[in-house]
Amino acid sequence: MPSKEPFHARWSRLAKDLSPLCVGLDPAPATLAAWGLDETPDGVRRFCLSLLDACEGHVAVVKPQVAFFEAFGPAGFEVLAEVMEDARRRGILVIADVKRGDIGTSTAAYARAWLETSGSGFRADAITAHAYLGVEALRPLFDTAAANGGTVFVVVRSSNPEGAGLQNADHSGRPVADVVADGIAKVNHAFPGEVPASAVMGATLGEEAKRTLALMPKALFLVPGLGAQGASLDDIASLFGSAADRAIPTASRSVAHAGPDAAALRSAVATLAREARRLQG
Ligand SMILES: O=c1ccn([C@@H]2O[C@H](COP(=O)(O)O)[C@@H](O)[C@H]2O)c(=O)[nH]1
Repeated sequence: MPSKEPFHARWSRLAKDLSPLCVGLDPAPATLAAWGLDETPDGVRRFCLSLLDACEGHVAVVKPQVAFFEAFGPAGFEVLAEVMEDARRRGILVIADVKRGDIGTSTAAYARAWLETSGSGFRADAITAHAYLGVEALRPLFDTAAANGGTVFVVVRSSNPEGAGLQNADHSGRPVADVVADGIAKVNHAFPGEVPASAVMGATLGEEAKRTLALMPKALFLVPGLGAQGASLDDIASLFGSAADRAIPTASRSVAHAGPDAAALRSAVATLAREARRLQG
């Protein structure tokens, strides 16, 4: 059963004791093939359990990309539940990268499915979400996160080049991304001592992202784009500045490339985890 201690407190402790690094579990067809695994639910299971072996004792958190499990239908979701349970048993936090978001009534069902720690759902420690229907439409996710020691990483500025056009679009003289960031800050302001609303901020972003970051004084930042998308830990340190201790750098393909040899994989995870510790100051 996941702990109800707030996610930010659990992650901060693990980030200091081990590393802030998040390893992405992305069992993409090309990666499974490179590992000599079948493109089946069992191939996905083997891939993820090998990565978890490599991560244990080195990283704070893993991030299964739900799309690669969902691709197999119900059997994929069974593997996802098993992998999440295995991570929990090893003391590794789980961010389910599921990017949900809808009107409030539907969002409430997503909250039950992903963030409630009792019940029949997936019981993630944290999830990702989209705010295109409005930050306030995500309210059931924030409330459920707060009640269950979770957090919701809302996409504010993504790491992919296609995101900037929409995220920089003008909204009453300000970029849409900054309006979403304001919404996140407002949610957190109403929860003293807790951080139910967090942000996805890509590692690949330019200077304009610094202003957006400054709008979210309490939020944690999930930071994809490290490695395969071209960003480095130096880029993250310089982009986040004094907020680097709230950055959760996440890498998927660049870590998986070190496998499937168990020793090589564990060594790659250990090295990146050690390097990422400097973000903690
Ligand atoms: O802005 C975003 C949001 C999410 N992602 C996801 O993160 C990983 C990145 O994988 P890499 O192999 O380390 O590039 C993947 O699951 C994406 O769907 C993102 O890249 N950017």
